[in-house]
Amino acid sequence: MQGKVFVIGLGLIGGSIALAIKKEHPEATVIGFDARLEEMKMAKAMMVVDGYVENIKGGAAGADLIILATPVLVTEKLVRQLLQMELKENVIVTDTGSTKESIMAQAVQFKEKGIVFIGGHPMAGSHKSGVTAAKPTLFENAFYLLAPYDKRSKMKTEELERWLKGTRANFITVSPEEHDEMVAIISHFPHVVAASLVHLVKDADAEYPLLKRLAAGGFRDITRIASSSPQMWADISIGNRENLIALLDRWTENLQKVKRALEESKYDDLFRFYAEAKQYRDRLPISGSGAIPSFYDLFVDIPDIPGVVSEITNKLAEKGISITNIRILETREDVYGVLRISFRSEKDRDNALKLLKEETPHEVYIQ
Ligand SMILES: NC(=O)C1=CN([C@@H]2O[C@H](COP(=O)(O)OP(=O)(O)OC[C@H]3O[C@@H](n4cnc5c(N)ncnc54)[C@H](O)[C@@H]3O)[C@@H](O)[C@H]2O)C=CC1
Ligand SMILES: O=C(O)C(=O)Cc1ccc(O)cc1
Repeated sequence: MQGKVFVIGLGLIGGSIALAIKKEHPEATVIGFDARLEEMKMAKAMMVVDGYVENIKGGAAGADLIILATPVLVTEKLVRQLLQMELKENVIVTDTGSTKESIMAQAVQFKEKGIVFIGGHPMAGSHKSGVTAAKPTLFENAFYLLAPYDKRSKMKTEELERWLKGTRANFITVSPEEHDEMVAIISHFPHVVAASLVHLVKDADAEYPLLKRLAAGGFRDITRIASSSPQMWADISIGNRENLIALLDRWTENLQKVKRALEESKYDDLFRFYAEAKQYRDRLPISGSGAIPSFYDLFVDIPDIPGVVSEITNKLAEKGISITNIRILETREDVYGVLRISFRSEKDRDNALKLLKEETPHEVYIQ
């Protein structure tokens, strides 16, 4: 598709969408703006955008597609600014915010100006921020929720999907209300819980110096999302605060039941609590298309011998098995460390497991 695309907010999400658009539509011009000059320079140097502008007005003028990829409270503010600007008649304005109701409440004013706004939320990401973490494949197979607000914006949804085709995401239309209720449950509230679990450990840190080292494995897995951007999550929490407050009440009730079962030593109640959760969790789809992408991790106990890590990565490279992340977790006294290797798919992880078991002397396992 030809035309001018203007991306505001050149971080992880704005950068990844810009890359996906450039890949699919090389004939389009992608211009960026970010509040941070370094981010714009980096985006240009990484060829995430063709160029950048010094203010929003300059980029918005003449744009065929405007994408707001800033923290949600900033997005609300920028929508108000865009409402004051002269935009092309046929422009599509969209956003990538993790909340939709409060943004759409502002954006609905575009209707009076005859401008189409389609709320958007690519349901994949990372705890990493910034353009250096951007990649065109970030949204592959993920859901991309779209919230058009009227008949005209519904009609333009197809055009927006064509612009975003390079994301290889699965587009689904939802209302802003159902959007915010659903993502509160599966994404926003888990972030509150993850951060609060980390606070529990942090508060006990001084008393138990060993705690940090023991807090590996499962604890690291379920608190991974607590390493996300504080500004992004404070914005989301305010943006979706009513749903979060309601969930906090339900969660508290839930925990009260656990507390009663513990106080009364009700083994069967506790068993049921875990069994029902396991049964539901085991039936969740395992593809990487949920809000929180699946990670296919493999663990290798590695001794303190130079070259072990490269021995392992070379073996994987020889067989063409690509890895998405690698990290040494120092968790146990009896081994130098545990190598955690992440793969894009279950198949890659299983092939790597077989290969490393057959061709290295190390203990290789899936947790
Ligand atoms: N990180 C994730 O996993 C996901 C994030 N989102 C949403 O996408 C949006 C962007 O998130 P990320 O890219 O992860 O954040 P990020 O922190 O990587 O990027 C945000 C960018 O916005 C810029 N910015 C802040 N205020 C600005 C302003 N007034 N004008 C212009 N630029 C400004 C920042 O400098 C930064 O470069 C947020 O609304 C977030 O809720 C949606 C899906 C996944
Ligand atoms: O990486 C994770 O686990 C995430 O939580 C990613 C994420 C963050 C925000 C969204 O609105 C959607 C997905």
